[in-house]
Amino acid sequence: MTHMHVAGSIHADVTSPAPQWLVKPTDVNALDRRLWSDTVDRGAGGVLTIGGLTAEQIVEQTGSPVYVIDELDFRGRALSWREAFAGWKVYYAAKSFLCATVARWISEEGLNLDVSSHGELMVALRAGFDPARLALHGNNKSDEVLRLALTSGVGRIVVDSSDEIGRLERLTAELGVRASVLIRVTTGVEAHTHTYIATGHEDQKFGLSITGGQALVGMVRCFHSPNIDLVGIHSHIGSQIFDTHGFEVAARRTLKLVSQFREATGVTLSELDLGGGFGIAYTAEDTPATAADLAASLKDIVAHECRGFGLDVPQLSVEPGRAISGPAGTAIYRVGTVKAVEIGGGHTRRYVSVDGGMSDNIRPALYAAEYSAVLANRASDARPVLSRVVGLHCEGGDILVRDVFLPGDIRPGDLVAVPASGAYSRSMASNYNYTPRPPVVAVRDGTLTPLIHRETLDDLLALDAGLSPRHDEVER
Ligand SMILES: Cc1ncc(COP(=O)(O)O)c(C=O)c1O
Ligand SMILES: N[C@@H](CCCC[NH3+])C(=O)O
Repeated sequence: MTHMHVAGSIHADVTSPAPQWLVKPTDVNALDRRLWSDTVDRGAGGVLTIGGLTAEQIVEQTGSPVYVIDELDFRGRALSWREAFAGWKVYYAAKSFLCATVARWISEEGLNLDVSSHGELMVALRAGFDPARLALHGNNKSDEVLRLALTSGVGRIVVDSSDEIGRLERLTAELGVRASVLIRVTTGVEAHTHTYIATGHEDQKFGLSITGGQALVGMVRCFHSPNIDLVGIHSHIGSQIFDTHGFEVAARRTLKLVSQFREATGVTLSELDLGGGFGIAYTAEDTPATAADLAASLKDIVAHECRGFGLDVPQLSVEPGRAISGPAGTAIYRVGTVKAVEIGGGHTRRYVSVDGGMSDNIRPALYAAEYSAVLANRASDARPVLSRVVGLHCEGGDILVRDVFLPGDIRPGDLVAVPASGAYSRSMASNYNYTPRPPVVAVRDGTLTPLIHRETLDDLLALDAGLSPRHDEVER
């Protein structure tokens, strides 16, 4: 275990080594356009603005921390995916970030929606999203969620196991309805991403294995089931992927399966869903492709593989989540403390503590995800100092931005903004340390619209049965 010594002064020369990829900026106030949503800029006095509102104006209305969605950016990305993938079905992956307003934006921009839990399905239905344009995912769907999907007319159910096929056979018979189904398969693809977010390889919980034979068995079973319409197969190889090679292998293996199914049954399946996982830029190190480039590559890949198997190109779909919601979101935090810490070898590291942390963004702790940040409430003339932005939780790993150059004069009361925060941060938030989860707001043309309210301490205390007993609760 390493011991850290707190240096006496926050002005101590901070010399901790920067990782190789992180270049010391010549202008610490500069915004790397690739990381920020479209309307982000620096206004008078260098204040960061989003959607025509300054960071201070936003925080005055919402408090901090707050997640800010740039509505025009979000809608623009959704539309660019729909247009780039014209002829395909584009499902926005709700798990990356969902609320009723976002479901309506997605609907208005003409995309479909992928939901993967009872809660996400409820939000979509309550928001008035057309059920026929919904896909339901999940490796352990309850009878309750399957019933809701079957009775509300959800367009497709992506089946994940043979148990689920049995459950669907029972429920469709019981309810007197039919189920339109895709089978999720594992393709054996080793996606080049963090192990926890790779899902195509064999040893994980999702889908039915192609190489193990379960996929074909499940497909044939669905085919013979009286109330199940098997329309296609689904593969999702993982997340935050930059290289199309994994999709190429997945397309080849899934289309081979389609041709084997054709041999077994004489029927050609009409749909292939290649899932999501398209990477975004969290830091200057990340170089994502545009939706248009991805669409062109994936179209070529599928056409080539179809030719190889003598298949017509099926109806194709993709499920981008992060690529739409991620870059549209910015997290804003208030700085509480700044300290320089001796880290050995004559180095010190500057720790900037803010009023959020791993409870609102678990990704750095969970996947060692890298982020970036800037001082948001003013510009600074001070020199760039390598800093670590950390949260307020009781964990050494409560890091939000591991390495970033921030102005040397950053101080308590300043605001820090973290770009590319729209996906899998607020949606994966927890109440660790009894911390209420931050609100989410949309900004557009100088107007702020609440999307998700700030959770309050009262909300949390109301769940504590020792403080707020519920009269209908059964005593055990
Ligand atoms: C089945 C499925 N589709 C789509 C997605 C969306 O992934 P991303 O947000 O990385 O595009 C996920 C999450 O990884 C997923 O599990
Ligand atoms: N939640 C993950 C990705 C997995 C998404 C669900 N399949 C992330 O933040 O990158």
